[in-house]
Amino acid sequence: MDAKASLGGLAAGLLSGDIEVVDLTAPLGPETPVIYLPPQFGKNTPRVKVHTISHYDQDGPFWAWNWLELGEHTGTHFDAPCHWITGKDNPDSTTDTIPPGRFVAPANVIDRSPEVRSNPDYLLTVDSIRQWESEHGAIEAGSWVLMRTDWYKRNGSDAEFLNADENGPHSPGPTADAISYLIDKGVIGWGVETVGTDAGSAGGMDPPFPAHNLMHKANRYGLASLCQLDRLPPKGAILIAAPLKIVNGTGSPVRALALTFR
Ligand SMILES: O=C(O)C(=O)c1ccccc1S
Ligand SMILES: [Mn+2]
Repeated sequence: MDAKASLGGLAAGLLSGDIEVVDLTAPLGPETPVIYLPPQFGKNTPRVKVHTISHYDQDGPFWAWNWLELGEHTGTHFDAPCHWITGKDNPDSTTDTIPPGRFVAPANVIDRSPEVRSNPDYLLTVDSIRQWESEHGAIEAGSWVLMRTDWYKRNGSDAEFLNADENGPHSPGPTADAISYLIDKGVIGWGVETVGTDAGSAGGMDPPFPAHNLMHKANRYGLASLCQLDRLPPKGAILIAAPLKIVNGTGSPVRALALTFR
């Protein structure tokens, strides 16, 4: 089918409702959980603050508007390659220079929610990805790989979402080898439902934080705090995730959406 016919089919499917638009985005506001790094690692990102300019009042009789204090890496957000030191010298590595064609792509959804339910420190391995491919088909170059964990159901509570104790955060993610495998497959990026693209134990991996270190070194992207991956098929959905065009931006909150079939 040529591109014009494909777009016509997409338009028809959207109008008929046969193609569903799924919101993969968490609510963004002062209650949004943000990552907490141990003080020895460095500074932390502030929480969202909303400041009223006017609300149909003496400061603006007919209009309402606010200004925000908002970290780039807050809520459902996009990680650009320059976010990590290993990616900083890549071409087109900032939110304002990444080619727009990278923001719309097929999505592979690997469901490990049963494993995560019984082990919050679950790590996705190369063998597990290969097993998934044997069931659902090969991961194509130019596609996203999203790890379904149902972790988004925790994001009404900081404590539950960050899930940290005296030993640090306990949340799922990929092994370094799994990220290397996906890079070699040519993926656009790696997306998760947890607060960051790495597992809670990633600080002790080799290299530390491999989903950041290796994926951004390879000039690929990350998506964190995604929601409702449980509404997507293993293959067949199209992900739309465009960061704000922040000049020299290292990332940005996004309204992540998926086009899928009923
Ligand atoms: O990119 C993020 O939001 C994230 O997860 C992160 C940010 C800064 C430092 C470490 C991490 S692990
Ligand atoms: Mn981030």
